[in-house]
Amino acid sequence: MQTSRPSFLTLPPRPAKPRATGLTHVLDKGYSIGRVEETLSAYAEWVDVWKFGWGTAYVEPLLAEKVRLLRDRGILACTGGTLLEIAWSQDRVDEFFEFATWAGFECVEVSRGATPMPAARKVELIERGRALGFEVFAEVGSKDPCELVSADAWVAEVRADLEAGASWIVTEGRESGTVGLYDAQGEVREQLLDSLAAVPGAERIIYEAPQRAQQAVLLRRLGPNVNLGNVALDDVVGLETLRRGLRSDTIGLTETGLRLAAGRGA
Ligand SMILES: C=C(OP(=O)(O)O)C(=O)O
Ligand SMILES: O=S([O-])[O-]
Repeated sequence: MQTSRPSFLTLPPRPAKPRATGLTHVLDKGYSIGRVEETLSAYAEWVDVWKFGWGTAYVEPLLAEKVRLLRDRGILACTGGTLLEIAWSQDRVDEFFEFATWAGFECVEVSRGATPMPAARKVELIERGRALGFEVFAEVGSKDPCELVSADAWVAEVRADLEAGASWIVTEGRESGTVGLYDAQGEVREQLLDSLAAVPGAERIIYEAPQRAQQAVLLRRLGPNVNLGNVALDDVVGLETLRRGLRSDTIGLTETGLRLAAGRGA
């Protein structure tokens, strides 16, 4: 006789998909469709958004198939912000949106961290994406490690992007976790995090956090259902255990977080 799987621990609750909180956003750096299919057949429940990093969508041979696979698994497929920035810099924005429609993307990322795009152009691109029926992920912060945007400027841009119709804000961290919300050592810019977490609409923020220590800091500070982005495919299960307090970095995590010793939990 089959019995149901025993569960015997008291752990922080995790909402089921489709979630409005506790999103896990994966950064695709060029995973083959076979690998994606195999991984998602087991772990799709823990992945909400899938970003084709920077310009990888442009060169992916099986793009439309991969996007369809993600849709079938209940995962939102999103373009990388850099791709639209390059299209904008070459005056090919219409062509970008035609490409995104052709591939079946439901979401586009709009950013200005890789090119000198003025904030007003970014707002126009957010409105444009919305008008075309895309869900817009607006990224805030620069990819340039020398450009330390002030907390006030970040907050102003978050507000403007939400007003323009962005569904989600993505805070810059890149694949490396050494820019944007982080210093060159990967440590969280604490004052910036405090300012962001206090913005009206902060529940719409997805914090790019590619390093485990960064994920742990954000979970301890903001709770198990903070939205985390730029997660590597290999880290999806590990992140789920961090969210539930099943790894030493977050043992004892409650719904409102945990203020452990300030260490990075590395
Ligand atoms: C994640 C990156 O870029 P994008 O936000 O454009 O995907 C990156 O360059 O590390
Ligand atoms: O592309 S990066 O940030 O390593």
